[in-house]
Amino acid sequence: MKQAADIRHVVLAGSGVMGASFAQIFAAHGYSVTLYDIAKEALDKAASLIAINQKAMVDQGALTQEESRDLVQQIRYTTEKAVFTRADFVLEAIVEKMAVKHSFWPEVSELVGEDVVLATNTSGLSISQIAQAVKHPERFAGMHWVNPPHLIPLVEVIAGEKSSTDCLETIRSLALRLEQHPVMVHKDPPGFVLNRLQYALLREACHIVEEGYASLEDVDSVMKYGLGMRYACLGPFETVDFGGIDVFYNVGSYLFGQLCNDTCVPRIIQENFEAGRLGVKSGAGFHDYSGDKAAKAIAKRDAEFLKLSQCLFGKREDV
Ligand SMILES: NC(=O)c1ccc[n+]([C@@H]2O[C@H](COP(=O)([O-])OP(=O)(O)OC[C@H]3O[C@@H](n4cnc5c(N)ncnc54)[C@H](O)[C@@H]3O)[C@@H](O)[C@H]2O)c1
Ligand SMILES: O=C(O)[C@@H](O)[C@@H](O)[C@H](O)[C@@H](O)CO
Repeated sequence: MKQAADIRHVVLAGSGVMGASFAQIFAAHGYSVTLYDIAKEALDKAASLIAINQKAMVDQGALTQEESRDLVQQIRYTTEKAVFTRADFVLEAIVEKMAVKHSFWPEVSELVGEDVVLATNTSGLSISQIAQAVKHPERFAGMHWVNPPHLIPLVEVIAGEKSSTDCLETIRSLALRLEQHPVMVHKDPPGFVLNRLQYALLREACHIVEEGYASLEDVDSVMKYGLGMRYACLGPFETVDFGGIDVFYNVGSYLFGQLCNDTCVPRIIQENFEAGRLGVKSGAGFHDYSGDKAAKAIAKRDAEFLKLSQCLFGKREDV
């Protein structure tokens, strides 16, 4: 099975929000990169998203104009599946539907070399279940990044029931070569670790707004100026240690039973979804992204993430 040191040409399947970002990360670290998608227009959209991201990085001084130009020139785009025959590693970031992933993997895992490690960026679908469609499933695992991956370094390396230790080590080692922070997830429950934590919090955030306890904007502020700031430096267990386990025990004794325990998608998310308000990608979501607001919002987010990343983790020489 290929090790991280053997990987040169990476094929990224799915040129959407995540694929476009992955292309920049791998290219910035010297890999030959091909973005594959079924839709030519998706590839074109990825190229313009990459341009926005790269302009933000140059404006922030993270890259020179020349470095950015060289990086962008390393990224190729194709709708041809033959590209998989030349892959040393495949990272899939196609649409989050099990049926689509099950239709994608049989052909691709047949096209690639038998020693090529294969990874999926699924947000929370069962790795073991996706692996049922993969030839040689021992070389398949989860490699779950956080959006935007060119700025947020966490990567979950998730073991499916058949993932071999060599496969997991190749993915972990590759994440380190890409200056990411891999964490090993030993089983593949829905949502793994990051999304179980993120969605537990999102459920409560929606509940707070739906019950009228606080506005959507102020709930966002509670995270940005309170919990988010603290969690940028301390994890939940470190936080409890600093606050006092006795204090958290006493608060928990009356609060845990009061938290939202709904099992359906929160109403305010469902309403936006059904109205086609998908967020930045559609020009509107919980906030307005019409006109040039989307590009401005991405640039503002990237600038803030970059400053925070440089402050917390030191200057990143490249993305
Ligand atoms: N967006 C996020 O915040 C985020 C973060 C982490 C993980 N993920 C996961 O990454 C994956 C992609 O998410 P995204 O936000 O980039 O989605 P997206 O909708 O932006 O992009 C998906 C891309 O896949 C392409 N595609 C669909 N079916 C395909 C197929 N059969 N073959 C090749 N390409 C195909 C689409 O044309 C589209 O360009 C999902 O599994 C998602 O859960 C998303
Ligand atoms: O938040 C992220 O970037 C990831 O955890 C994603 O996996 C996200 O949570 C998904 O729900 C898609 O946005």
